Amino acid sequence: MSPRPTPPDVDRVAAGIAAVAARRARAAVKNAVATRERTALDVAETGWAEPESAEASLRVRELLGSIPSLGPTRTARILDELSISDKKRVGGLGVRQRVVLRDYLQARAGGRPARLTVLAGPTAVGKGTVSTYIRENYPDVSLSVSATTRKPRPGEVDGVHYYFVSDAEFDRMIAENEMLEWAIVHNSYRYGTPRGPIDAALAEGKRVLLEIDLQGARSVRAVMPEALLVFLLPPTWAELVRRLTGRGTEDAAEQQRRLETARVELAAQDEFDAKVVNTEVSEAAREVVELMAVPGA
Ligand SMILES: Nc1ncnc2c1ncn2[C@@H]1O[C@H](COP(=O)(O)OP(=O)(O)OP(=O)(O)O)[C@@H](O)[C@H]1O
Ligand SMILES: Nc1nc2c(ncn2[C@@H]2O[C@H](COP(=O)(O)O)[C@@H](O)[C@H]2O)c(=O)[nH]1
Repeated sequence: MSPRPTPPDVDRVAAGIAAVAARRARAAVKNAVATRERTALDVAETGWAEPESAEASLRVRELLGSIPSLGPTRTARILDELSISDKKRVGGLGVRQRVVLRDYLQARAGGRPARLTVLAGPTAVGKGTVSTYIRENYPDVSLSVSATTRKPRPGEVDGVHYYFVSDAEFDRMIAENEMLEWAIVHNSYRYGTPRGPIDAALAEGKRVLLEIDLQGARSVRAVMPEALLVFLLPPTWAELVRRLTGRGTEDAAEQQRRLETARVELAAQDEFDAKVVNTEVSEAAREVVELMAVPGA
């Protein structure tokens, strides 16, 4: 049996494994160039420059067991909470397991866990539908309510689906630094994420979900690199078109514009940490919430 690392080593190993886990969760969905950039970024962020191979062969049980104050019983309970098998090696973790392990280790190390999750994806893939399902069925997840300059659709409620604001009010929110991010979406209206409610929810330890477009996701990554970026995919392109036309909320010209944007957005899916296919709403929602989970933190 290998000797237990001394406490300073444990911190380093934990930080390193967190970095490796985060990097692998992202690397699983990245192209080669982006992976190299992200890897370099992780090394820069954490100071961890060792190759992954040594840690990859470590059992997760051994990693957790090497942390002072985590005896075998607590280690077993944590593995159970994280839904990671007793025999699992770090290198054999799935995407969701890597994310929850990263969050757990970051939380223990006193870092900020990835409580902020961005859900993005092409028009009509079902982001709003999945987010609504999460709001109604997972009350412990806080949904950010965006501000927009577009007019409400039938059934949309101010303060629930969006804050419907004038151009002047949107200008004011930008000028007073009230937006975490904002963008002109589909070349038409402005949409933005009010910063205050998110800061408040995160300060209370809540998990926060942002349903925003690709530009917004990139902006959030720039200012909050610890955020988890999830890309929602349609089962097929034909189904995406069917959902957009079936929703019937845009005229033919606007549908065409949105489908052009959708092709660009789909091409960017590999920038995201995880992908979820929205075939069935409840299942897609469950997958998103599982990716957000921060057990024990
Ligand atoms: N899993 C699903 N199966 C079948 N239909 C779905 C599914 N998810 C969403 N839809 C339908 O697809 C349409 C588009 O969904 P929704 O408005 O939630 O998309 P969106 O991604 O928020 O779009 P946008 O970005 O344009 O606002 C709606 O009519 C919705 O009922
Ligand atoms: N960058 C941001 N994009 C946002 C935000 N809120 C919503 N959105 C995106 O806008 C489009 C269009 O939405 P719709 O309700 O008019 O169909 C969609 O892709 C949303 O994800 C935001 O705060 N920032």
